[in-house]
Amino acid sequence: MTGKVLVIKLGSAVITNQEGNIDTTIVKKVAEEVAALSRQYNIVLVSSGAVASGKKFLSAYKGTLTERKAAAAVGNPILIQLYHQYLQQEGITVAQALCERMHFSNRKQFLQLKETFETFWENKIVPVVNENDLVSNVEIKFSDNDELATLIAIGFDATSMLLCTSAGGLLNDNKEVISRVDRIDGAVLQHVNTEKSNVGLGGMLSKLTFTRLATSLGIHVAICGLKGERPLQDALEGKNGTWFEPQSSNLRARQKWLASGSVTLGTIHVDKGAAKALFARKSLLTVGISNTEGKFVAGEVVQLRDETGEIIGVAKSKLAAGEIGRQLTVRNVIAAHADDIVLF
Ligand SMILES: N[C@@H](CCC(=O)OP(=O)(O)O)C(=O)O
Repeated sequence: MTGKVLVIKLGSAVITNQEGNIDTTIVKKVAEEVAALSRQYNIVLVSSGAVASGKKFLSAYKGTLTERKAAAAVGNPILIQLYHQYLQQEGITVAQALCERMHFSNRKQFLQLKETFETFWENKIVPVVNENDLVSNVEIKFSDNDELATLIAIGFDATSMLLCTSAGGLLNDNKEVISRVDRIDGAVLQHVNTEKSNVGLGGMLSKLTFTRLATSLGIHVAICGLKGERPLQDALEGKNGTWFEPQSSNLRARQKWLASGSVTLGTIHVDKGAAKALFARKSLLTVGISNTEGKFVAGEVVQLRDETGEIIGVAKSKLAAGEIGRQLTVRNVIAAHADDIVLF
């Protein structure tokens, strides 16, 4: 085992059939490929499909937030039971990991998650991850499982991330899969179909947003379908879906974890002088902060935006949002230490 990490994310639409039930032929195929790939990689399977699996148990389901939570709570055990059944046939045990945002934004909790996953891999156990939909509310939830998969890929320093979707890849205007993208820029974003499947949360825009973040941190990403004999292995070889070239990145693991904060909810806006100082590797002082957005606590990772609103980096804030507000009018203190800042 090389210790290389592979994150495979399965969207709701790609693993459900027309009736909205989990398609067991897909689960079986994924199980066979995961077994083959686990000889080369430490695998994390991020699977949506809990809401799709559970909603038929709620009478008059309309998809309200609370109904989705209830459906997810019913659906998650159904989903994990299927993964258990089909992966066990391949000699692989599964573990369920229901995650929340704080497991990533809090360094201590994240390191515990990492250690537990390492224990799984040492024991040939594949973690099947989903959001803990039951308790996550609007403020603390992941935007979707594309985000959750990306946070795992960045935090675990994955080599590759496969985002499996019913669209089969990024499509051009003729609805053909674009086979390779070297860099996600405005021209690429033009191809984005903003429609979402009626069972999932994410969509192509979300996939591209998180793909851009992952590739900028050196992770290879493929957006792919699950058609053919060995779709996951083909995607890893650039023969299925859209291959997104990783950019070169020399950030260390901790800095990558910090960088994953660019998808957190809190933001600090800095003025021109502070932006200049940050690029000269200086700490962020409260005097250089124009304002903050969102609630964040001391020790949480936040986005840094310049005067034009562009994200220039991320930082682990030494102060809570409210404290920064108070300090702005009182005295000049360090809001984030230079070692806790990653600039893009
Ligand atoms: N946690 C939800 C999935 C939400 C989600 O991100 O769905 P999708 O866009 O299909 O990956 C569930 O299991 O149904």
